[in-house]
Amino acid sequence: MINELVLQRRLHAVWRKHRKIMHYLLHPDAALSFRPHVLKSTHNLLQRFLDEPDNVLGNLRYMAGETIMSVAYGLDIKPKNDPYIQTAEKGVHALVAAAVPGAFLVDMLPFLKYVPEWMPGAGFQKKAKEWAKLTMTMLDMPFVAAKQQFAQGKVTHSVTSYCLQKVEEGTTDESYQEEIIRGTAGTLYSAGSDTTVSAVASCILALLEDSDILKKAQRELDSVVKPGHLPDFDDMDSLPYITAIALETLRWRDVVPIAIPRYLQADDEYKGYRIPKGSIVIPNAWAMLHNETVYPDPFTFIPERFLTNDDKINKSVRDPRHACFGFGRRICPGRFMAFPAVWIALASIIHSFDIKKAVDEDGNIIELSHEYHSALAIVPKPYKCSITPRSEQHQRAIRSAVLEHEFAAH
Ligand code: HEM
Repeated sequence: MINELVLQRRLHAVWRKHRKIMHYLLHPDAALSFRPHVLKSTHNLLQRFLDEPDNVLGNLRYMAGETIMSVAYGLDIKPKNDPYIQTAEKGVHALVAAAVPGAFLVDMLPFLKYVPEWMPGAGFQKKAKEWAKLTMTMLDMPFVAAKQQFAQGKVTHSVTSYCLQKVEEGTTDESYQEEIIRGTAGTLYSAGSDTTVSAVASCILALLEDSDILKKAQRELDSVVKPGHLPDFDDMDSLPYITAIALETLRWRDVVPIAIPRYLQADDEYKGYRIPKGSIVIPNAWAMLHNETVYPDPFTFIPERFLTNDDKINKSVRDPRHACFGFGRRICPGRFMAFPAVWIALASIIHSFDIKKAVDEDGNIIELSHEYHSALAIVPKPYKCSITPRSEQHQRAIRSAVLEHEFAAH
C-alpha cells in the first residue's frame, strides 16, 4: 500500500511537470508560434490527396504525425514510410489498446496480474511486455534524433528544442530534466495524433452525406480566398461557415466521448448526491454534446446551428469546446493548437477538392458504414470516397505551396 502511494505521488509529480511545460508552450499566444508547422503539414496533406486520393485515413494520419513530430521534436519527416512516424504509430496503437477501459479482464479482476504468463488467458502479460517495448522505442527514437540535431546547432522551434535550450542555459527549474522533456514530447504525440485524425475524418464523412454543406462551404471559401491561393489562418474571421463546420464536427462525433476517469481525493457533492472520497468519476462529454435541449436534433450534422441569421458565429449557442477538450486540471493542453489545426485542414480540403461518395465497378454508389474504432479517442474505420481537385488551378496552388515550404527549409 505504501509503495503504491509513493508511486502515485511520484507519477503525479511527473505529470505536473509535463503539464507545466505543455502549458507554457501551448497556451493561446505560444500556440501561434506552431502555426507554420501546422500549415506545412496541411499543404503536404493536400498534395498526398492529389497523389493518393484513396488513402483517406492514411493521409490524415501522416498529416497529424508530421505536425506533432515537428511541434514536439522539430523533426522533418520523409514523404513516405517515415521511420519516426512508423515507430510512433506502433507505440500509440499499443497505448490505445491498453487504455480501452475493460479491454482486459485484469482491469476488472486485479488479482489476475499475479497469474503466471504461461497460464491460459494470461496473454495480457505478454502483450504488456511487447507494448512497453514499443512505447519505450516511441519515446526514445525521435528524442535522441532531436537531441543530435540540437547538438549540431540545427535548431527548429519545437517543444524539445525549447526545453534543451533551457537546460543549456543552466535553468534550475526541475521541470527541465531529460526524462521529463522526453516524456512531455512523447505524450504530445500519443494524445495529439489520433484526435486530430478523428475530427477531420468525421467531418469528411459528414460532407459525404450532405453535399449541400460542401457546396455552401466552397462558395464561402471562393468569396474570400484569392484564386490560385490556399486558405490561411488569417482568413478565419472571414470564414464563419468553415468555423461552424469545425465546431459541429467536434460536437457531432465528439473525439473523446468519455474523458479520462477521475479518482476523488475528497468527499464531494453534486446536486444533492454525495460522492464519497475514492470514487471514480467519468465525465460524459458525449451526453453533454448530444443534449437536445442545448443542441436540437443532436445526431444530425447542422453547422448552421452555430450561426446567427446574418451568418456570424452565434455566441449564444454553447461552444462545444466547453466539453470536447475535457475538464479541469486534465483539460487538453493542446487545445489552442488543435482547433486551428482542424480548422485549417478542413478549410484547405474543402477549398481544394470535390468530395463525393465512391462508386463501384457497376456504377453503384458505395454507402458509408460510419463505423468507428472504439478507444479513448474514437476514429472512423477506413472508408472509401472520391476526392478530386476542383480545377487545374487548385492543383497548381497545392503543388506550389508545397514547393515553397521545401525552398524555405533549405
Ligand atoms: C481535435 C483534437 C483534440 C481533441 C478533441 C482533444 C481532446 C482531448 C481530451 C478530451 C483530453 C482529456 C481531457 C480530460 O480528461 O479532461 C485530452 C488530453 C490531452 N490532449 Fe488533447 N485533444 C486534441 C488534440 C490534441 C493535440 C493536437 C495535442 C498536442 C499538441 C493534445 C494534447 C493532449 C494531452 C497531452 C492530453 C493529456 C492531458 C493530461 O493527461 O493531463 N491534444 N485531449
